[in-house]
Amino acid sequence: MATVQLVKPRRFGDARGWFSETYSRRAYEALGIGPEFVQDNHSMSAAIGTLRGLHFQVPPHGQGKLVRCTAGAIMDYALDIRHGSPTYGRWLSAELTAENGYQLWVPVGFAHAFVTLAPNTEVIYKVTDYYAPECDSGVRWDSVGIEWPLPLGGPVLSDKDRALPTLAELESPFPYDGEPLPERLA
Ligand SMILES: Cc1cn([C@H]2C[C@H](O)[C@@H](COP(=O)(O)OP(=O)(O)O[C@H]3O[C@H](C)C(=O)[C@H](O)[C@H]3O)O2)c(=O)[nH]c1=O
Repeated sequence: MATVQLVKPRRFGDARGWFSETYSRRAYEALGIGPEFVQDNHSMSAAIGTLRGLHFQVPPHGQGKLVRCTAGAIMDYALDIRHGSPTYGRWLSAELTAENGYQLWVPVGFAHAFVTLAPNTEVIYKVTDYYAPECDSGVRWDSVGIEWPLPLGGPVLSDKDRALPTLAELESPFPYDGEPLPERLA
């Protein structure tokens, strides 16, 4: 069973600053997150309004993603694309910032995207399968009804993302696992 989760790791502050465990297999496995992560990713986006996504890898290399922001801030999104899901096409979002240290768990069966809310924003995320370019896929950012927090000039997009198919054109390869998307993140 997979569902989108917001994790708020504890920070232990003292006069020097703070310490936080940003991942622990036993703690996260108990939450149903992972359990097996095989690759860490790190991206930097210079401009506010950089929008990366909505991406996913199709089977057999679907990826669960544990996402956090280590510099700047993002609005992070998980879109339900499991065919037969009663919440198909619905999404949940969370503001992940270097300041709050929050993490979003995006299971297989969900498309992932973020838009940056600050310059020079860095995002680090663990994934449960390796990069498989032949399985790289996605849906276009403006085809899902998300009201993105964008600057007046609109998003900064890659050519690849600009050319993604719409959600309506997607024939989802992901089966529904019986767990609808919650109304909101806990
Ligand atoms: C994802 C990935 C990319 N690359 C190479 C391929 C390209 O030469 C370059 C940039 O790739 P891309 O434009 O796909 O990067 P993003 O637009 O940041 O895509 C990612 O951002 C969204 C938010 C996601 O959820 C995915 O993890 C991922 O699709 O890195 C790799 O070598 N390994 C990888 O795992």
